[in-house]
Amino acid sequence: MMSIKEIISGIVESKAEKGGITHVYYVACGGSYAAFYPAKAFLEKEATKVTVGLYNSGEFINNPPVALGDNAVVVVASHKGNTPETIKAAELAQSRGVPVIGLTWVTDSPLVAHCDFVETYSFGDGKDIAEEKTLKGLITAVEILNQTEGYAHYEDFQDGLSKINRIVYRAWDHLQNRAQAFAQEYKDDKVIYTMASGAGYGAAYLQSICIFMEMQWIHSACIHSGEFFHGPFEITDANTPFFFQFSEGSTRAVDERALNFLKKYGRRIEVVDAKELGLSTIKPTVIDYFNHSLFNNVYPVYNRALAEIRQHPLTTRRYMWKVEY
Ligand SMILES: N[C@@H]1[C@@H](O)[C@H](O)[C@@H](COP(=O)(O)O)O[C@@H]1O
Repeated sequence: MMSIKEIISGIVESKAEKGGITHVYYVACGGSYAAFYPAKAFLEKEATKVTVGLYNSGEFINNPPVALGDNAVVVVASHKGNTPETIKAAELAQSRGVPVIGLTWVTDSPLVAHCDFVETYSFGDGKDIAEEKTLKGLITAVEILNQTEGYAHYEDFQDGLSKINRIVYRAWDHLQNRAQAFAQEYKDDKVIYTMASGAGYGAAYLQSICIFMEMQWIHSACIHSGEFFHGPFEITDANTPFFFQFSEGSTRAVDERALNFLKKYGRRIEVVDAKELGLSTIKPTVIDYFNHSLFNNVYPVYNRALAEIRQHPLTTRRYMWKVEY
């Protein structure tokens, strides 16, 4: 199988006479959409010429960008490869001659028929964090930047990749007792908000929509820590629970301001802190982009404990995959 580096160099070469790659679109739904958040954040911050878009697949097919053409690349993700709107998004991109890279776990899925390149990833218990969907998505962004404009921190990024697996599994052990206490404390709550900022925001978004809402039927919304002061903070009181993602890197100060307020006027706050969990061994130049992988992979410690104590298995659904939608 071709590496992502090779896939990107093939695409770069094929577009050399048409002006190269200038637009990258990440397109997916739900957890797969959230997994692309670091890639979007990376190109937004680090690129001077290449532009990036992150789209829900349904929005992409109904309102595709005008620049979806000669200088574009589309990266789609679907775990099972059968989400209809994501399949249609890949089909639309191909119909405009845009190369499509598909990240999926099921390699003979309907999505694969509409991808020029297919990339699988590590998944499930014992997975290699550096090889999973989020980081494979991020690697497409890093390779595109490095092979077009150049990326000064490419080696720092590779160093981060070599460290993230160990950091996650150590954090996993570290959080076991705290997750049990969390489950005990919040098992009867009807609402739990999540909060986050920066390149790892997608992990808190995923926790809100895919775990609390989808898998536990607990009301939730993901509040950006910076936006908190522009509306949401009015609901702060001693009873309302917040699941707080305290990032490490550029936007830690944004989180800290919100957390200080919550500590003063709220009471029920579960803080998951990337600094405490050892993310800082990754270089400051690239640390922002590893927050998602850390948080998203330690939240299952909490989620399993919560599902167990509530006797609501994470696989329970009312509508998903059961009715027409
Ligand atoms: N929690 C996610 C959902 O949000 C998503 O709708 C579904 C399909 O996603 P995919 O297209 O990645 O298979 O998978 C998971 O259950």
